Amino acid sequence: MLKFIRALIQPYRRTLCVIFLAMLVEAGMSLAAPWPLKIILDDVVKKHGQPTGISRFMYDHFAHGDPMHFAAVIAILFVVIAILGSVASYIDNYYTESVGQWVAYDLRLKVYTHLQRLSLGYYSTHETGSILSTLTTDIQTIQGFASSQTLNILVDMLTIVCMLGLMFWLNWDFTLIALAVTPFLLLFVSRFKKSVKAATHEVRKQQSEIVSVVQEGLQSMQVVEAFGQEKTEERMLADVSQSAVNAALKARSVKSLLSPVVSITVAACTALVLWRGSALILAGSMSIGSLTVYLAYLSRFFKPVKDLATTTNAIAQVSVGTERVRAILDADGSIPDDPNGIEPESLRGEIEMRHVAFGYDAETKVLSDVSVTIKPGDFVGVVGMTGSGKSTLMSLLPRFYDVSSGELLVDGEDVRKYKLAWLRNQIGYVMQETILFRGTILDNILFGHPGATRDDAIEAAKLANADEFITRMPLGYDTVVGERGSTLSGGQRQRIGIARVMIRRNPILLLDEPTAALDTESEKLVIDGLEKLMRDKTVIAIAHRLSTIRNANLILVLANGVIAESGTHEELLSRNGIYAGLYHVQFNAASETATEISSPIDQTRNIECPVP
Ligand SMILES: Nc1ncnc2c1ncn2[C@@H]1O[C@H](COP(=O)(O)OP(=O)(O)OP(=O)(O)O)[C@@H](O)[C@H]1O
Repeated sequence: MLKFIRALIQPYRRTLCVIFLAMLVEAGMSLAAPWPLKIILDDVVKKHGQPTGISRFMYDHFAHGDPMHFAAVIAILFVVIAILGSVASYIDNYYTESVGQWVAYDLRLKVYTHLQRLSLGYYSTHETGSILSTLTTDIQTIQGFASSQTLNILVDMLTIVCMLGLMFWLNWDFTLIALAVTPFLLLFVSRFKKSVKAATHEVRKQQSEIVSVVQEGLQSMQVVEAFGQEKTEERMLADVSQSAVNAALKARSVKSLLSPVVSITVAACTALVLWRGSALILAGSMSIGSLTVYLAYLSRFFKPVKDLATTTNAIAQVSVGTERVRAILDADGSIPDDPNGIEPESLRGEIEMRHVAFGYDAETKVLSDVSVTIKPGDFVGVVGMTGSGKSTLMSLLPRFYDVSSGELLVDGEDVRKYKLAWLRNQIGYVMQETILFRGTILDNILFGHPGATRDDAIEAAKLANADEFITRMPLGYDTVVGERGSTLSGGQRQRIGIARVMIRRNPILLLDEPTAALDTESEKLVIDGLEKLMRDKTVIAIAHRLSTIRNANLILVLANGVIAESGTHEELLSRNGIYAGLYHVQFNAASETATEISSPIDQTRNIECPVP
């Protein structure tokens, strides 16, 4: 963990040096603080012998042998010590906060960048809520620790060593008695460390569960309300909250024991020192001033020990936070990106699959042996039962996942030979539902090609049949859409989605049933937009409604992980196989529906592939 934190604070080592120096001054001033009192008590008030050492020097040179002058000098010294300590403390706090903030900034970006590189498979097995919680709470915990605690521990150690030296110098056998209890205290602190860490782990786990439940609930509010499941959601939150409270209370019973145990030990030591000290003063072998310094040091000596006890808690929290952050950073699911990957000027759009196999896990293959060649400019339809692997097949092209075996070639080169970002930039993707981001409609269209202009975006929107509804809005292209585009209809979102892809001018286009969720009226407008988008591109379109791919140059029928049939619509019908079966089921169902409701619409529309 320390190695990880050291790497994080490495870029700020200069500032850390300043903080460390400030901390040293602070520690020095805290060591010096009780001495003016001792000098006043022993050398001014009680005139306990003649001042010696540095005290003698000040007495002779600054006070000209006058006790009241000397008292004034010591009073000024007291203020100077306080000012130096305060200035050092200001510098320490000021820079500590800035280092902490920048460390958190770096870490947040590092984790987020890594998350973006991970293959989509990572997100199927990890909860978004837990990731969110790590990006916020865990990083915040590390932020506090990285900047202040690491140095604090160092300075605490240094202060302890210096104090011990001074205490032994004042009265060594007395010091031994007072500190006899320290090893037991340290043992106690370290024994508790393990249980505090385990308890903290559980608390963080439960806290991120809360984020997961709330996040999922808020995102699915419409479904929750539609099914009247508000109570179920509330109960789920109550359950995880209860577990979080239980875990926190369990951690509390461990944590709250530390501080009182240390305080009682300190009180016992102080009592011993008071009792023994009084005896030594009465016997004339110790001055009142020395006892005062002794008492002040004793409380200060145990403060770092006490700090170390509370730091145990902070260390437990930060090590749990670090483990969670590292679990993300060490996740090895990223799609490899060849640093010497090629980035040709343009792409013709030829796609070839050679014995491609793929499975989300090692046991189950979704695709077992797929081979096909798609010529540039071809329109290819992919059909098959639900779960047959159509979307999976498509997701291999932009390398959301890499093939398990076989080869996937684009323009004759293995997709892994291209630079990943470049490859993805060549591919336009229109999905069943377009996800929009919070921002203006213009921002959402430009998301497809951030370098494009407002005019480019308007032109794309016109081609996608989106311009007419956008310009009817009071703020037009500057209208702000809600989270995930919730303020627009499904058809409007799809048309913005098409404009977003249109603006990219990609040679390859992937359509994952973009009209599936639309009514007939919206569908017409979307299809019209899509037809313009598809011109001169290699298009692979998944279709449940077979009418949408009737004109495809090639239709692939996926079944049992292989291409069971392929050909044009007419060829496949005449073969009388799976495709013909699917077509007849849709056609007959549509005829029945059409007879029942006398619908004028395309008879094969709105009837989907049967679910097995
Ligand atoms: N992220 C994932 N992790 C694990 N398994 C997955 C994942 N996505 C899909 N699958 C599984 O892979 C198989 C193929 O899914 P895929 O979505 O490719 O089918 P599809 O033909 O597109 O289905 P549909 O027509 O219903 O959209 C299914 O059995 C599905 O459960």
